[in-house]
Amino acid sequence: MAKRVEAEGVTAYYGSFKAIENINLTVEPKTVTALIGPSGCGKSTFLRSINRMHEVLPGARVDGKLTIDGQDIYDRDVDVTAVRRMIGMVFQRPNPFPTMSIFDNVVAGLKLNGVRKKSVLEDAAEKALRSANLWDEVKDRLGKPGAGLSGGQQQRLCIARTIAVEPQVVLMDEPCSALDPISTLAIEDLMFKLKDQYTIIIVTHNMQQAARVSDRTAFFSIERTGDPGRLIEYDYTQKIFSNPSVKKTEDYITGRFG
Ligand SMILES: Nc1ncnc2c1ncn2[C@@H]1O[C@H](COP(=O)(O)OP(=O)(O)OP(=O)(O)O)[C@@H](O)[C@H]1O
Repeated sequence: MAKRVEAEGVTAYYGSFKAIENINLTVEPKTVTALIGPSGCGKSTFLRSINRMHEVLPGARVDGKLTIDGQDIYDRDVDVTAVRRMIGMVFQRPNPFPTMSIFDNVVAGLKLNGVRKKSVLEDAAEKALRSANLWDEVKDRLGKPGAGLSGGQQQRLCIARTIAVEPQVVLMDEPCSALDPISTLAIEDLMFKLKDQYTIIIVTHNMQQAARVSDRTAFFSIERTGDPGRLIEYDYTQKIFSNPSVKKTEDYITGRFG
């Protein structure tokens, strides 16, 4: 199910403002890739380019090529909804549908895709909740509102909702930034488990987290305010954190700037 993501010369704009320029990077299937870098260097913009969420904003556009297992997702004939189904996204703040039960949150995407059969939905919900390491905590209260869970549980619920539709790539934009350390560790454990099946790309401000969870790390930066973000270095996480090739990467990970 996991797929390779390849960016070739990806440049993204907000109106006339160029937010990222000429990003080239290949993300291997069944790996976790961390995007790190100072605020405003375009990590989220790049992430949102991968599932065509960037272009939702008026005036926003993407140039260059983005392929998923060789399929150009910006091709004219591509169905954008299908792209977003294939590439799931988890956001910074847990955002369960507030009026829906835990069960309905998990199966919301499946229902949108036309799945109606109760037994299919029940099986899918259990599978997704187990994968998200949440089943044991919620199995006796599936009919209760998703909004009644703790922040960490809500984020795992959102992850369950994302993987219930069996995407091939999972994008996570600072998924732990609103969580306490215990919930953060739970999500990190989960990423480790999920990479058996999915290609995961995560934006994080937390260096330790990038070092703990990712196989490869991409370091983005900007020269000065108003300049586009660029990919400075991309390598195995261990290499980036122990012996980066570029001085700027070293300065960032050792806390000298950013
Ligand atoms: N909706 C928007 N409209 C206009 N400019 C935007 C918009 N969103 C982001 N930008 C600009 O694009 C650039 C990249 O922003 P982006 O959020 O991708 O960076 P980031 O590295 O994810 O930052 P952070 O770590 O602070 O979340 C920044 O200069 C930002 O101000």
